[in-house]
Amino acid sequence: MDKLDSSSDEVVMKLVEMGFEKLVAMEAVKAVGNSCDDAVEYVLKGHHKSGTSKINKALGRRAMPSSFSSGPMRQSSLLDHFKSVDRNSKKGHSFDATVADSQLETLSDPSEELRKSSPPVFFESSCFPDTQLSNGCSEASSTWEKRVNSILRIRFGISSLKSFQREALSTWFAHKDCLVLAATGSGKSLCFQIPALLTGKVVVVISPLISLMHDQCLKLSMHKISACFLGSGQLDNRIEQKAMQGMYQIIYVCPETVVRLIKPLQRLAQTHGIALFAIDEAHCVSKWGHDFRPQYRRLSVLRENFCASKLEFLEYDVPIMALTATATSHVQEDILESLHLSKETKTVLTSFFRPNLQFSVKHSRTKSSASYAKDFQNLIDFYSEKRKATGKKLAVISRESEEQTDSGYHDAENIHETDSDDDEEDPENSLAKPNSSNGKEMSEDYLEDETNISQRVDDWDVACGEFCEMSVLSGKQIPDASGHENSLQEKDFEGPTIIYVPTRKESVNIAKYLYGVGLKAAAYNASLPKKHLRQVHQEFHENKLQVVVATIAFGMGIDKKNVRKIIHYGWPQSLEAYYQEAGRAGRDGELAECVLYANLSRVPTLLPSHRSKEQTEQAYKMLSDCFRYGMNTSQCRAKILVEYFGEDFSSKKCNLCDVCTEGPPEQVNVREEANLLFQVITAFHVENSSEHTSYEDYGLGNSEQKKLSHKPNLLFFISRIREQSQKFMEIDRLWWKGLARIMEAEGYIKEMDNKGRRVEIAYIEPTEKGKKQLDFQEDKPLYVYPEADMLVSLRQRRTYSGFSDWGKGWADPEIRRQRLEAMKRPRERRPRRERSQQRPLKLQKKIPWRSKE
Ligand SMILES: Nc1ncnc2c1ncn2[C@@H]1O[C@H](COP(=O)(O)OP(=O)(O)OP(=O)(O)O)[C@@H](O)[C@H]1O
Ligand SMILES: [Mg+2]
Repeated sequence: MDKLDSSSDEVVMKLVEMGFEKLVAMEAVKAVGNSCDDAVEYVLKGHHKSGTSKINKALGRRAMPSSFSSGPMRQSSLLDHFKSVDRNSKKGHSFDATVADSQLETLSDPSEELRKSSPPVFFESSCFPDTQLSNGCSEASSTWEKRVNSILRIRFGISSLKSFQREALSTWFAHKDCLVLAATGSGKSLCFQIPALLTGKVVVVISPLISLMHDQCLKLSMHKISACFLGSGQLDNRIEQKAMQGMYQIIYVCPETVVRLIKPLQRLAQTHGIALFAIDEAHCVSKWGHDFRPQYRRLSVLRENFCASKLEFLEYDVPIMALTATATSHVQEDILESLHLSKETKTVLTSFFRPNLQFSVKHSRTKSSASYAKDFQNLIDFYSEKRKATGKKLAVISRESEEQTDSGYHDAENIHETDSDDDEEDPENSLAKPNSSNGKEMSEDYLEDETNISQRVDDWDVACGEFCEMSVLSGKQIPDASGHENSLQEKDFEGPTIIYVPTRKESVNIAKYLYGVGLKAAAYNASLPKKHLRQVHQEFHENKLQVVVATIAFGMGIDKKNVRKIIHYGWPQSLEAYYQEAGRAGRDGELAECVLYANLSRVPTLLPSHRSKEQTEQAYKMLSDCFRYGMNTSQCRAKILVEYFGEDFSSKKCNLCDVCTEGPPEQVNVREEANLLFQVITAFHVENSSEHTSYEDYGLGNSEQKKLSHKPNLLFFISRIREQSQKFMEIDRLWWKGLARIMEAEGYIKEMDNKGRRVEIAYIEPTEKGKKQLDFQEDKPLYVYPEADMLVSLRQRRTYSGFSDWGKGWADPEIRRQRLEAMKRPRERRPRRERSQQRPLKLQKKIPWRSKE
């Protein structure tokens, strides 16, 4: 590529700062000169205003007639354009040519051109009665399908519509609102892109991420479709003006901006027509979803302001199409209600099932390089083999991220210090603890911003930029950082892996680890420099990276076909988020793996965020469902996932996941243990039904302590069982926890008001069902599949003399005094030691009043 002069360099840099890929920016500057605005327009529209003919010629495009009308115009039926199209085709013009040409129109001066331009071909009366199309069985519908298919072939290189796309489009044709629920990677975007191409009217797409809009615009421009994005991420004010004059076929806009633009959009509907409002990632509307954005709730203004009863020039309401891949039934209802969609809204539901995704769950402490070495060995071996064939590694971690990495490593060692399983046996923890946790014990600095639900949408600017797949570059030799040619071709490179981690710190730690062992790995989280993030995106798409270690910032909108493996390293916060991120894999339809590594012996914790009480309860429920997915050992994982979204998978299974392929574990009879646990719980509740019973009766507290804790939790019951029966001394608490969960799922016990950050069953009460079935000495076997934590406990069998002694120790007045003293003291964070002073891990496990296990 020719070298650009210094002012050109500045423009290129500015474009790169705005998020454009450097090669594209350089090409634009070369084509249009040093005007930043022109360059942006060149990239987004695919051509430049002053040099249209030259550029079009260079790009092999035709000169196009104007399709923009001047005066106000009645928005007629969405089908109206077909009449003219039909007429055109009878005259020998193909529909595609007519519409395609009109849509590639570029105007030098919008106002002038608007005055001059002739009426567009699509504002004529319909040749297809609506009823025919609504019925979806007419000759007309097959005609429009043929046209759509031809557009698909020419514009997108796709042979035909999928049935859900056809259904969504028929609903749009019938002027009805529509909720599209379809799996990740199924092709929802086409449902709202096609209406713009069919009618020539504008489609307005509401999207949560500026960078996602940006990416879709770039992709559309590659398909020669003009599009723009509006929002605070858009630095050029003129784009908004032009968009409101109908100069782009598709307008991507964030919810705040669309609310602000209601009036101009009404004018646009009058002058040019708006074919559709599409609300992408519509689960963001719902408080019950995993990614709630308050601004999305304000989108009900669309239905209110773009209906025929309000705007007299409209014959029909402008249809609204809401689309998502991750909405439970509850969320679906909330979307319909919150958006005030019409009563006749059609829900287009396809299976959420992704038959090529192979799900599995593995136990791992997911901390420290020892875990990394064990867990990533296969990955390292796999890519190392590939590397032998493909040459050098890249310097993919920028200087800035290196600096962060160093401190990250330092902190990683402190995780060891507190990351002992013994934490959960802490006596303070085994007694009921009020929901005192506000999350401050986790370093919020290292948490991804995206977990903060109160964040404004525009803060997401660089959080999830997805650059277009560089089709122009694929297959070319791409020089690496050292200037050598890097020859990672498709044949050598089966596809990259994305590792999702809960915190930024871990993204850097793991990336550095993998890079250190020779993989082409990079970290991606919102705090890293924009330049680094863009580089990661670009190299990921160019198949120059083997592994991206990312937070949720690299989730929504990543549409790269050959991602072969998604690893979640640590508990995700919900199954929605998990499925959304897993959905980045196998978008080419080929087999891809989705592995969740989680510490099955520790319950997951809600990451700190600003939540209302209601939201905390919801977040707790979602995390709890995720935990149960991980604990499951007997049901097909794909079935759990799709049924979570309300789909009936009945007797089906995926035959790919670890449960389907390895089979469930052997069932065990837990009758005796279940009876015993139930009886201990019931006994406590009966005794405690009197207001006067206090913890002191159990030797467990005084009035001070009662303030701290109101009721004993599961660990207390376990210690009671151990005290009472030698026989059960050997059983690990993990096993009991698993059993309690099974009993709760069966309805024998129920969880009380524990809505802390740990999603464990802590406070329990017996149920009527339990009383009927467990509260007596019943011999009938009670067979269950042991859950994952129960199996882990069997693998790491320990003796529990320690717990027993601890339980009994309460009888000794001196021991009791010391323990209560210790409990009264606020738990202070231990000052961080210098690395050199840190004690070996083993010693730190010791808890003063507990004998070493
Ligand atoms: N009818 C079709 N036939 C073949 N491929 C298609 C079809 N429709 C869309 N695709 C392709 O499917 C891929 C994924 O499309 P898209 O990004 O729209 O998915 P999505 O449903 O929006 O996924 P997500 O929920 O992850 O955002 C694209 O690369 C697109 O080209
Ligand atoms: Mg999408």
